[in-house]
Amino acid sequence: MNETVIRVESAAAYDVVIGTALAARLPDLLGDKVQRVAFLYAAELAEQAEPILEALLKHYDVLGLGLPSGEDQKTVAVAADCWEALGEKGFTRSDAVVTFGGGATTDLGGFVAAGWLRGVRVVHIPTTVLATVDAAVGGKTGVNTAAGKNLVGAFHEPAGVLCDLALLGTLPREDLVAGLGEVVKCGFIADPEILRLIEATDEITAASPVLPELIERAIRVKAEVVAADLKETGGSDGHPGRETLNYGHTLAHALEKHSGFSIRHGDAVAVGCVYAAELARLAGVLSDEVAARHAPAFAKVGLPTTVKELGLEAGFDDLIGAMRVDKKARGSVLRFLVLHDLAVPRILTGPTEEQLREAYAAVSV
Ligand SMILES: NC(=O)c1ccc[n+]([C@@H]2O[C@H](COP(=O)([O-])OP(=O)(O)OC[C@H]3O[C@@H](n4cnc5c(N)ncnc54)[C@H](O)[C@@H]3O)[C@@H](O)[C@H]2O)c1
Ligand SMILES: O=C(O)C(=O)C[C@@H](O)[C@H](O)[C@H](O)COP(=O)(O)O
Ligand SMILES: [Zn+2]
Repeated sequence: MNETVIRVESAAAYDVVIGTALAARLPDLLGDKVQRVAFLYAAELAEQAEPILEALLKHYDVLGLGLPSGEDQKTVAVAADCWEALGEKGFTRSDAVVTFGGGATTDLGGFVAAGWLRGVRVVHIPTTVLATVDAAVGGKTGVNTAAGKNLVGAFHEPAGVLCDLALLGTLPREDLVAGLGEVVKCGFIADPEILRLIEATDEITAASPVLPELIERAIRVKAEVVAADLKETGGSDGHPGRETLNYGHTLAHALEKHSGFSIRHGDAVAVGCVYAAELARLAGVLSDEVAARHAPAFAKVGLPTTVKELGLEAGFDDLIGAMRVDKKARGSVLRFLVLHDLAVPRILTGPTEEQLREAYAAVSV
């Protein structure tokens, strides 16, 4: 496969390189000042990480740190252990972090890089669809706390992202499908061609010819949005800026917290988007037709569209507290990313409790 490079045109512009067997590209992205590299990888992916480790060892003094699985690594305690390890090795500002894993690893590793000496270079090597199209790009890093998802973190852009699509070959089906949740989200918020491609494809696997195009389209959506509004301070002409990428996440993060962070993020996002569409319909800002397109689009790729399908027992009252600590909220006022049409994202400020409950009834069956 040829290499595709998507440039993220933020202040510190960087490349997202998509292809296969990309390990040799690491020194280009890390730059020529780096001497030591902390290689933070999901421990269960030690075998897949081997070629990257070998490539790093050719050029750098490498500190390998295997991390706990999935959301278990997104804690302040795991970040603190990494910082202690960097301290023991005397990591300086000319050293760097390389992450290898899913979105949990790029979030944790990015946070470690953001915190160490107030920021050292980081290159992400995403190994899930979700991390490839979303988590590795854009510089949001962070960990969870008892009160909710990603409540501690920092904006810290990578020096580059290497997306080796061959790595997706070992991804369990459930994780591949979960990653498509963020891809379908991109279809609704910005690129309806994604929806058309999905509606025209029967089953998407790691080998599907349509997958690279879907991945590339979703990365382009993310790259464009974060380049325009890196720190989520807002867009212009009514466009919500980076908050657009948070479509479906107000309910999704509350569901994840309620599950003890045991459900897949992409699955929760699918249900969250169906909820946001119903809320927008009830608020009178979205047509019945576009709202009704949501559940079938997510279901088409095998995603859940109701709380029951997520395997959760959760009433509205179990979730509203966590929704209130959503980063889009201001004081006691909830703000939702909604659509006014396909690819027309807007903020809905202060929906009524009746609307919030009624929309929840539609997804809690
Ligand atoms: N920073 C952002 O902008 C952003 C965007 C979206 C999501 N996220 C975060 O990303 C996380 C979800 O990421 P995820 O869906 O990638 O989950 P994940 O990182 O938890 O990975 C899912 C599972 O797949 C395993 N795995 C990863 N790659 C594999 C491979 N190639 N083969 C076999 N197994 C593999 C992992 O070890 C893990 O057990 C959430 O914490 C979410 O909040 C962040
Ligand atoms: O990059 C963003 O901005 C997003 O909102 C992308 C989301 O898919 C992602 O899950 C992000 O981590 C959520 O951010 P948060 O600020 O709500 O924690
Ligand atoms: Zn997300």
